[in-house]
Amino acid sequence: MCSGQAIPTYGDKRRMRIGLLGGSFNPAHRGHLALAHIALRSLALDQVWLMVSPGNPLKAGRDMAAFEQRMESVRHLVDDPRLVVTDIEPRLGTRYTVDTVRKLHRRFPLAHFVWLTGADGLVTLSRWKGWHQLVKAIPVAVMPRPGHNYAALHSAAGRYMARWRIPSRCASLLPEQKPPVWVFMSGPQDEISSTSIRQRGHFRVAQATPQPLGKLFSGERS
Ligand SMILES: Nc1ncnc2c1ncn2[C@@H]1O[C@H](COP(=O)(O)OP(=O)(O)OP(=O)(O)O)[C@@H](O)[C@H]1O
Ligand SMILES: O=C(O)c1ccc[n+]([C@@H]2O[C@H](COP(=O)([O-])O)[C@@H](O)[C@H]2O)c1
Repeated sequence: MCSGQAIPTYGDKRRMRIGLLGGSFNPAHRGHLALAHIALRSLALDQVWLMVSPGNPLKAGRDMAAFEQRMESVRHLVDDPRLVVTDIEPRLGTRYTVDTVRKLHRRFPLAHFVWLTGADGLVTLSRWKGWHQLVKAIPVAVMPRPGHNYAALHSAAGRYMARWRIPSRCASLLPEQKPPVWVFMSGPQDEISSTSIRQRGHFRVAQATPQPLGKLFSGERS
């Protein structure tokens, strides 16, 4: 049972529960869709925002498609009105997740946000800007991914966060938990990756012109 656990909560269960699935989506694929649907169900979310990154700070731009092409590939993928494709990072003028989450909390103070990632995200997390602050700012849900699960649990971030892990049977409580808190979700695993799709030549990367963040989106910025 989850009820026996002394997990602090914010106490307001009526606020929107939103999963943030940040990604390069170069291109989007069924693994992203499965992650989003499993998160909707197991975390009892109202929405998942598929947040297309203007450029992962850890990935070189060489075979990275233009932002609009990646947005389009996500739009083609989604099959449910609860999955929201968004260019909010360029809108906010952010690239690093810790900055994005800080601004989203400020802009949407009534939302319960959860950071969604595949297990490979946990492996690299200790190289992200301000990752200690990030895991203290937002609950995290990790989706198992073939070849990455052992490494995730034994990574620097996995070991650091071990004390705040809740069992997967308690996943539906995660969005209301006060971070740091995280869950390793359970669900079917899929080998698919954007890399394998590009390698098979199933996604032609249109030449991306390097753009300053503000140029990606001409609307309001905070
Ligand atoms: N097959 C999958 N299973 C679980 N999580 C996945 C899967 N594919 C992608 N994800 C997760 O979705 C998010 C966005 O992933 P991303 O757009 O980088 O796709 P990718 O397939 O990992 O790309 P690439 O192969 O180019 O590195 C990340 O958190 C990643 O861990
Ligand atoms: O903030 C960082 O330092 C950071 C470093 C690497 C990746 N991220 C984020 O992790 C998400 C997944 O990235 P990717 O390229 O693996 O799909 C995406 O939202 C990136 O912006 C963030």
